[in-house]
Parts: sequence; structure tokens; C-alpha cells
Amino acid sequence: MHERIAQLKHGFIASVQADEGSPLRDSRLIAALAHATVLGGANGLRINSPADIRAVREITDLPVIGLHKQHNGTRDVITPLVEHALELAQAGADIVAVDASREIRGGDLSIIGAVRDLTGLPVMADVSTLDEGLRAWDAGAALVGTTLSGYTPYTRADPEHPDFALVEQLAARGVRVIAEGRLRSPADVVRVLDLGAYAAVVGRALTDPLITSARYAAAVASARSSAAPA
Ligand SMILES: CC(=O)N[C@H](C=O)[C@@H](O)[C@H](O)[C@H](O)COP(=O)(O)O
Repeated sequence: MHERIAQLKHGFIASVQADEGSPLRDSRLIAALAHATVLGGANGLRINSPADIRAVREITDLPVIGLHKQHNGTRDVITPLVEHALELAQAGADIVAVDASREIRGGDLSIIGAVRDLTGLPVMADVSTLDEGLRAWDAGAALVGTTLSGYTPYTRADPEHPDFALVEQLAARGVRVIAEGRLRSPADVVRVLDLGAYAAVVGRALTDPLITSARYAAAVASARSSAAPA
């Protein structure tokens, strides 16, 4: 097994990302946030774009899963092209994440082998269903992420919770599965590892203060509206 994959075993990976328009959209801020998660104990990082990967590479030797998000009018596609993967590798990614959904790839998963062979790096296939995960694993993905569950038109997911069932089903079939998407607490991480996940990715709940503040604000608003008038 690839050394970088082994380093992630039974750990948690901090996804540190900020889209255009976010107050955190600055590679130096991404690197600072990533640094904080590493000091806190993260075992790896998931980082979007060559610029952010370069900035993060300055602060850590931990495994970096690189991706290139491209909006297709409906959602972000993860690393649509081999050319993007090459740029991620040049920037210092250790593992390249690619969208392996049927929605984007149809029946053709040749991107997995192409990225692996051209970059020399292991590939993490992001999927939304059991079938997609099994096909990506057979096509040579080193890791299969549940990242896209709830984001393809044919998947429904509880917006408040990870897709625990998909994690369990992939693990039961011997797939090296990364639980990703809507993990919100240390308890969620422990639960997916218990279900057989190889590692867990935590994104917005860990690294996006806008999202976490909105959760507090919603809780306060809800408590106020149900409180008896003074
Ligand atoms: C669907 C998609 O584009 N997911 C992206 C993949 O890199 C990121 O926007 C997510 O933040 C990441 O998957 C972690 O998930 P969460 O932030 O829910 O913990």
C-alpha cells in the first residue's frame, strides 16, 4: 500500500476549503486554518486548488488530498479533467480526488487509471452510491469517498447527517472507504470508524466558522421563538 494512504489509517482528515465570496477566500488563511487543524491532531488534509495546496504545503508534510472544484451550473464537480489532476500533483498533492459519479462519468471510469498513471499518485474516487463506489474500487481507486451522497440527482440524503449506511455497505464489501460529507462531531467520526471506514473527512463543521455560527444563531432563534413572552 502507498505510504501516504497508510498514514491516514483510522484517522481524521480536515477539509479546509473556502469558495469565492467567503471571507476566508485567501490561500494564506486556508494555510493558517489547516495549520491549526494539524496542531490539533488532524492526520491529513483535503484542499481545493493548486494555489491552496501550495500554501498548505509550506506548513505541513502530512498527506494532502488535492482536488479541483469546478461548478457545472448545478454543483461542484471534483477534478473533472486529467489536466486538473496534473496541476494538483505539481502543486504538491499526495493523493488526487476525482468525481467518479455516474452523473459526471457515465460508465467510463478511465479517469481513475489515467490520473494514477500520469501523476504517479493514488486516487480518491468521490462517489454518491454503493454501485459507483464498487465500480470505482474495481477501476483502481486507492480510496473511495462517500463525498457525493446527497449531491447527485439520484441520491437523497439527510441534510443533517452523514450517509452512515453507504459507509457501512462499502466497508462490508472490502472497499477502503473514506467517510465524507456532513460529519459534524467527534462522535460522528468515531461512529464511521466503527462502521469500518478507513478514515473520516470533516469539513465545514470543523473549518468554516460561518457554518458553525449559523448553527448557533439558528438554535438561539428557535429558542427565542418557543420561549414564553416576557
Ligand atoms: C459535495 C462537495 O462538493 N464536497 C466538497 C468536497 O471536497 C466540500 O465542499 C465538502 O466541504 C467536503 O466534502 C467535506 O464535507 P463537509 O463540509 O460536509 O464536512
